[in-house]
Amino acid sequence: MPAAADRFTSVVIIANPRAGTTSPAVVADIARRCARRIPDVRSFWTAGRGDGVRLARAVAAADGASVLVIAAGGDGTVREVVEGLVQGTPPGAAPPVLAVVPVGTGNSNYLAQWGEVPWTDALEALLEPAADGPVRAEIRWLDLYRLAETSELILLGACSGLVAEALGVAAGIELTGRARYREALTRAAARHRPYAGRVEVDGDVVHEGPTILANVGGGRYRGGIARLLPFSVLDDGYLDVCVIDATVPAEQVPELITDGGHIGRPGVVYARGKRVTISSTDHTPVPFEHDGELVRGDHRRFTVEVLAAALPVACHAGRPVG
Ligand SMILES: Nc1ncnc2c1ncn2[C@@H]1O[C@H](COP(=O)(O)OP(=O)(O)OP(=O)(O)O)[C@@H](O)[C@H]1O
Repeated sequence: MPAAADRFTSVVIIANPRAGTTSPAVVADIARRCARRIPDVRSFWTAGRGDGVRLARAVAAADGASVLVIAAGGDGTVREVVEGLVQGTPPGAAPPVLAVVPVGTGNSNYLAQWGEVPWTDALEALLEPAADGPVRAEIRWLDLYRLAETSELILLGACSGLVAEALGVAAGIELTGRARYREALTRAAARHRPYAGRVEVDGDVVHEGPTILANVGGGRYRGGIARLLPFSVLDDGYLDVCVIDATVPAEQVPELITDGGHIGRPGVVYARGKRVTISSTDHTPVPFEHDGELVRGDHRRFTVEVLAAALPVACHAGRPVG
């Protein structure tokens, strides 16, 4: 891969001051590392929810593919920046390259792109590739997904049932980070009632009956811990989907999905396709989230479509991105 200075004329850092583990010192460190190779570095702090979309849209529209955009935050920040980059890129033009610095809480996007590599090593590998460096970077065109009913962009994935219910429970839990997500899943599982559901992949019904959850995406990790889609690859042009039906005891699901033990069990379906529909069969609304945000409204049907190779993203070279 060429050095970043040969590819980019500027760097824009979009940082969320509320993300779980960020600080002004971290953002100054990112800017300093970039400025050694690319002198034109601009940093912006998001002022509130949605501001990442606005900032990224403006950068994509003004600078196009010549700018490296660094999202410094957690998965919420990354989702906003991605949305803005896609919105701001004119049809037919190449979007800016995205790099993620994981200073949020779950950081599932960064985990998918780089695994456990420290972000400082990842950034150095991107800025100044060295044949003998500890890691190598490459730009991969990652798939994105769209929720047809609302036109919203999906980045990491979406889930009906238990995972969506856990988001509602999480608001009342004092813990932080991954521990909070784990506790929320456990509490939601204890009170869970399966819904009457159907899942179709490219028009074929792969599941119908009492349903605990149907997760589609997307990233292998959700909330930094749950590995619902352990085989998912983010640049293969396909959606993976995993359905857990009500023959699996709900209270076992949090542990099963944390270590991947649900795969291959009776009552679990794993499939792959380009268009996945998750619906209820008794006309009751389905609880549903994507990227950790609950979808409001009484929806009975959700259709997720793949947008293949939609965004260039800096990733760890030589390993599947997922
Ligand atoms: N200035 C701000 N004040 C308050 N909230 C903000 C501000 N800027 C961004 N946000 C919001 O903060 C939310 C949380 O950010 P983010 O998801 O990046 O961090 P996190 O929750 O710590 O990490 P993760 O999602 O990886 O667990 C986002 O939904 C974003 O819209």
